[in-house]
Amino acid sequence: MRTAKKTSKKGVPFNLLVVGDAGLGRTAFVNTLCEKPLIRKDNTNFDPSLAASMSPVEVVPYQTDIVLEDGYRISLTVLDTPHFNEAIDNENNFDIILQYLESQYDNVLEEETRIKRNAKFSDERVHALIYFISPTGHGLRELDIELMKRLAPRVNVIPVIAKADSLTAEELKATKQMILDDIAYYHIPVYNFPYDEEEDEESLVSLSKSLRSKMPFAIVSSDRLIEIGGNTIRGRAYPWGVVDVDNPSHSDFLALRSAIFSTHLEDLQSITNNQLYESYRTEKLSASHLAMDSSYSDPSSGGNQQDQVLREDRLRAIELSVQREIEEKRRQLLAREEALRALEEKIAASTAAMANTSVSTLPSADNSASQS
Ligand SMILES: Nc1nc2c(ncn2[C@@H]2O[C@H](COP(=O)(O)OP(=O)(O)OP(=O)(O)O)[C@@H](O)[C@H]2O)c(=O)[nH]1
Repeated sequence: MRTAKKTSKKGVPFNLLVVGDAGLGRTAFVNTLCEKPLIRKDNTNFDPSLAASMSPVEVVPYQTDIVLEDGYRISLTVLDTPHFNEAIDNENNFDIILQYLESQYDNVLEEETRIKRNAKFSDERVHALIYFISPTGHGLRELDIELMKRLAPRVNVIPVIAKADSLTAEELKATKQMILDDIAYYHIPVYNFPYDEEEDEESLVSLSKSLRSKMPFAIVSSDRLIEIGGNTIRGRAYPWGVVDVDNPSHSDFLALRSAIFSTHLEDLQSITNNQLYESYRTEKLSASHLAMDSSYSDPSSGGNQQDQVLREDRLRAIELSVQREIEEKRRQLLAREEALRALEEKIAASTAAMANTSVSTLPSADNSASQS
């Protein structure tokens, strides 16, 4: 749950990746989420006959500031992924997105190993991925399973059902269940609003439970304003009625917005920095140790000399960073010991002072005898 009430003028950085097939409503969702036309369409229509020659997925950043009702400011970067699943072969698409996520981790890792830190370094690790699932009325496609399984170890994946207004209430309920069953069956570690019944505040536990019960979120997006009954709403008008984006009984949009921008923003950041990044870092460091070991034991198999030099440089940098961490911990420990010692001395001094005071104010036996 968010704890910081005040934020700097720059806002809390939050990086959000949106992935889904062309036409599933990523653009509409982002613009509805940000309440402004952050992504503008170029009106190029997808032509299936060109699929084999289509360019692969791109990761395109859009920057904006979001100010919530309580004044909380978020410096938001939305990473859109046009051309996802447009080409026939998607293997490349998975790799491009994965490489993007990992290269942000690499940048942080590199920064951590620098002797002199770069004050202007910008941490661009991605805090959440909104994955758009087609409203087909079925469970997950092979592509959905593959993508989420491959990316979930690197980013908090939040699956959503796109264009949920195209399903009836019963179809939506059944679709949600089928998707949840698939997620469980294929062991896809999606972000599930984690909570600890014993440790966490009751309000957080019940909010997390309620968000979990809505998964995968049914999304309806629209940046159109519609007048109904004297009220202006953001919605989609149909011959049979109007779907109100912000009405919780029409869509889960509002619950999702409040979770990612407010109640679970810090949790998403903390999981990214402390769990996902840390496990990437550990994997990367042990891989480079292994590479070093094998190239030492068999010099003929370890590539050319230049690679060897690079590996050695990297290992030296890693060792330096580990040493720095140990040194920092040692310094903190010493400081704590010093503070403890000072406290003990202070307590001893005041105990002694108290003892002196009580001795000097106690009437002596002689005095009391002479007074009586
Ligand atoms: N019914 C319905 N239509 C939607 C919704 N969101 C977007 N659309 C419509 O779907 C079409 C495609 O929406 P976009 O937001 O452009 O989709 P996109 O995923 O960005 O598509 P590309 O940029 O082509 O990859 C537009 O006509 C939108 O108005 C929704 O929640 N429900």
